[in-house]
Amino acid sequence: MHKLVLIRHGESTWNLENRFTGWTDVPLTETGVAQAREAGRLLKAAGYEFDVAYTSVLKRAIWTLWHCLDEMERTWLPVVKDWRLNERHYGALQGLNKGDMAKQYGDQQVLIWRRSYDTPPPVLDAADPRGQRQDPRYAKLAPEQVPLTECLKDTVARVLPCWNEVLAPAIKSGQRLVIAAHGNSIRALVKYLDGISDADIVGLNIPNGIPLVYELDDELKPIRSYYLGDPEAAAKAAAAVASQGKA
Ligand SMILES: O=C(O)[C@H](O)COP(=O)(O)O
Repeated sequence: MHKLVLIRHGESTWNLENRFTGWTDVPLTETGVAQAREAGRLLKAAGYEFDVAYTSVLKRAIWTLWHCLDEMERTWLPVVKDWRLNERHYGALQGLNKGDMAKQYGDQQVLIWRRSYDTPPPVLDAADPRGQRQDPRYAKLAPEQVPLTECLKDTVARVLPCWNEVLAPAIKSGQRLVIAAHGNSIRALVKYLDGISDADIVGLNIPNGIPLVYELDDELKPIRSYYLGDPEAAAKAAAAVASQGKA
């Protein structure tokens, strides 16, 4: 049996301001740091050990991982950063307030933008300074690999190759992995692992900073999955994420 731990980053400054973030590289708030450290304390208390850690190229996930590993006294572990674990790109919504958008376009439209499987948010103009095509961290990618918007289906299409090429082989070789990532890159992974339908994935929300443990069989099929710590608190935090897009 393998154990895989997924952690959505702690609260970011734009989570606090309720702004669509996507590939915008914003820092953690003090609460976010505290959540990340609490995740590390929970993992340490439960006796978790890791061989390698994976994260995105966005600082809210990188710093979450670092604070978590620091609590575990494991900052020396190898850390691999992979852009394919980034948050879903939020297109022309990046920077805008989720509640304001719901007031303007209605809760249902914002729910479609946030949670539908195959309807992307409005596309960002390639020249828009909110885009990432000039960002040096993506210099090795072809311009069209740096999205101008993404629906969850697009995010699945980049997260899955990362799973198949990097993460799954590492787990199968016996390495114990922790992955610090984002609400929608984790939804993409969970959709695949649990075989969730395109319709049902709309209802899945991932809370900030709470370790999500997957127990996997030899074929990496989930045996069970659960949040560490208080399950009611995790459910409450997931419900709070769901309501961020309401007017
Ligand atoms: O990119 C963002 O705005 C958040 O990290 C995830 O947002 P969501 O819960 O609205 O998809």
